[in-house]
Amino acid sequence: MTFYEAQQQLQKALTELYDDREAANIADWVMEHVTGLRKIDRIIHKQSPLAPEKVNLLQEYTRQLLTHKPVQYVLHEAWFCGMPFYVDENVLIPRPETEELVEWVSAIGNRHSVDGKRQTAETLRILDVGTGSGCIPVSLKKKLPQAEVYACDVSEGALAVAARNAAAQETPVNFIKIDFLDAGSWSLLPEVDIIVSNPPYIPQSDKNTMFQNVLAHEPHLALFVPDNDALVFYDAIARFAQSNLVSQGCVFVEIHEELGQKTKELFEGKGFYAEVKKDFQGKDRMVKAVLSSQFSV
Ligand SMILES: C[S@@+](CC[C@H](N)C(=O)[O-])C[C@H]1O[C@@H](n2cnc3c(N)ncnc32)[C@H](O)[C@@H]1O
Repeated sequence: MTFYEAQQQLQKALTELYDDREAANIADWVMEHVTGLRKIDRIIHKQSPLAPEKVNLLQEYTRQLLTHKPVQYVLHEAWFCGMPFYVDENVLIPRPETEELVEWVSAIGNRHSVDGKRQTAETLRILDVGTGSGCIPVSLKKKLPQAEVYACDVSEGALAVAARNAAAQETPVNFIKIDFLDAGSWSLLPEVDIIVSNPPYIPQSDKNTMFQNVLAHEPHLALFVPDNDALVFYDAIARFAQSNLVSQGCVFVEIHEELGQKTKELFEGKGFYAEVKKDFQGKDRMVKAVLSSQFSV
């Protein structure tokens, strides 16, 4: 079988589940993974035969993809902020919206490091709550190399993946295993300048409106809030921030698109000035909060 035939066969099989464009994108990604060649090189070598072991690998990937398993879990690869991250079913697949959260944090982090108003980059401390694959702390450490970065999660499996990604990118991150909803465990966390989080925010009641492949493969611990309380993590983060955020520190959180106003009000009710930011699709997606008494950021 030639490269060209292999790609055509895979793409055709994928149209059972995906529209033509998505099938073509996934087939390209898988073929690049299997052959190690970029699209342009595969086009040049399109009549080259695919080695038998690669044909077998491709068949195995196709079998998994046709169960509706996300391609990122099949290839154990997701791209975030221009870097490849190892992913498996212990962690949420990083989303493009979260890249925007990282951009927002790093813009503030950079400003603080240059304007000398308060913390310098040497001492900037950042904590990521619910780190999953580690995509947020690893990307922030790349963008703000002088920062000290901490990340926590309740899942052993997620922390193992995050540590693997931090090692692969050579970005030292301090990982801490805690249940963040248990205030008694906050003593394990440092005082920080920036708290960032993309916590679980989907109520169980949203289950029937979600894509089946998300429900079947992504960890429910990462998606759903306990007791149907969509704001439970923001409430905990706000309380933690009241005691563990340095003067003029900032909180940045990703939110459910329908809960921008409610999340803002939650922070305001706890003495913060809060602002909602939209994502690239124009949906409410992030909130920044600063203790009102210290508002100058
Ligand atoms: C929505 S995922 C976000 C993962 C990653 N930060 C990202 O943006 O791709 C939420 C993460 O919170 C973790 N988590 C869930 N409950 C938690 C808890 N009680 N304490 C700490 N982490 C928790 C999950 O294991 C999961 O990794």
